[in-house]
Amino acid sequence: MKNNFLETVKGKLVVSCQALSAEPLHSSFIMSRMARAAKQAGSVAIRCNSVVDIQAIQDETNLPVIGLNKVDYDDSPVYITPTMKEMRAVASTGAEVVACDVTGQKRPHGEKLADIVNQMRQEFPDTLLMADTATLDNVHEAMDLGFDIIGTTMHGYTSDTDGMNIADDDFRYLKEVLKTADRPVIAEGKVDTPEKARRCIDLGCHAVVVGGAITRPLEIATKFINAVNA
Ligand SMILES: CC(=O)N[C@H](C=O)[C@@H](O)[C@H](O)[C@H](O)COP(=O)(O)O
Repeated sequence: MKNNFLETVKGKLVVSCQALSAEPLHSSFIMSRMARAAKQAGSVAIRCNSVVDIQAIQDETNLPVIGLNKVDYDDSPVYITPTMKEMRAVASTGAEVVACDVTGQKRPHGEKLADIVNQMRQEFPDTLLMADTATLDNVHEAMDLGFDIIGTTMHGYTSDTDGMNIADDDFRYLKEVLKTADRPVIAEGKVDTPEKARRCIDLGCHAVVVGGAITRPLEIATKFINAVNA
């Protein structure tokens, strides 16, 4: 099977459709309709969480997906597709890309990322692997391990990067990532306006993922409420 994901998304927007169990839109059906709306608008791929959501979105849209599986474990802060079990489950859906945390933090059960990558290459040789990184060190680790795609997903979401925003100082961090990476970079995380999404592409990102600003109405409504009530 030829995996055309990178060609399909080049220079394009990917919409992330995710709602965790504590969120108001938590439902595979609703996520599939979010994905339908994204497709109608022109999104060429969808990023989505959990096997059931991935399957519902594949059935609804027939678009390629970046799949992940968020799971919390007691012995690790890593939650995006943290172990081989989740990696295998996501890849088994036929997701074109499997995304996982690459933040240098200890994984559940002491699993090693290098072992996970090796195992994935053996079991799913056509599946692309996306590294959800937070720092330039993480970008180097992802490249050393042979990840196919570098994502900025976790920048601003780890103890090292808490409070940071990809758009700070005209995307200074993203520019560093682009200089460092020798493979496709997908900008992701807090890209919350069309202008910022466009800027990511103009700076040289392979693609850009936007989630909450499109598919999380609680987040969107809160911004409006806060502005009006200020
Ligand atoms: C940090 C983390 O867990 N990020 C998750 C990764 O899949 C999602 O919750 C985000 O919505 C996604 O990365 C898109 O980002 P934004 O919603 O900011 O456009």
